[in-house]
Amino acid sequence: MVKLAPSILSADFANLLDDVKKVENAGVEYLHIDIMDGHFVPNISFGPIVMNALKGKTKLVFDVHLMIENPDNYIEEFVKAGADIITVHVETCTHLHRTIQKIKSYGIKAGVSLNPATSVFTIEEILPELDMVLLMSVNPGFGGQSFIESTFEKIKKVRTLITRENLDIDIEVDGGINPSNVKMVVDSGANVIVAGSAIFKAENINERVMEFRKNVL
Ligand SMILES: O=C(CO)[C@H](O)[C@H](O)COP(=O)(O)O
Ligand SMILES: [Fe+2]
Repeated sequence: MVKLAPSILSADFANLLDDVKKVENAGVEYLHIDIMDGHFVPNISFGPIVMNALKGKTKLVFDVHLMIENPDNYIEEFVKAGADIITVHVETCTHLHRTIQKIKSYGIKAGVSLNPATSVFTIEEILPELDMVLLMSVNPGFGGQSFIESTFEKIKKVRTLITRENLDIDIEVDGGINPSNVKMVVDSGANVIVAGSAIFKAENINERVMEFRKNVL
């Protein structure tokens, strides 16, 4: 079963709850929450205050993508703000094993994300500890960028590693996904699909979500 994770980065922040309700009513599973610090990525998004505002108002799983330096310092705050899954970037963690244990100590799921230029072998040793691997299919920092084609091969590599070790780990792919390329992303081995602009910038959000579903089910 493929899960859809609309990224609120492309939502209408003046009417954020309305947009969240639209994707929830359209039947998506996750709400992808992009946290950017202006250091690890060249953009600043928002912090836990926005998550707190949504907490309790939706049943969607809060899938938090931390694009921040020193993520350990903020994990507890994002847990309190309602995070169900926290994903950190391998490029930001000197002691990745410790960071993953810290996330899991709160009883939530832990993921690791890789930039397009980061090798899948950087996570080979930590793989058995993970609930999710998030492969970036754009350079992180902005919504609305084009999908980097080499990601297809990378998804296959991660799926091979997971299968070889007989693990049960989600593969989430993030950046530039739309109804035209989603089937290839899923066929390559992904089972959680992030889409920001393709969903929230659509004229009819419900129809766009159905279009995604039609192409991957
Ligand atoms: O992490 C991200 C960017 O760093 C976003 O989740 C991603 O860009 C989604 O937006 P879009 O679907 O418009 O590419
Ligand atoms: Fe993201």
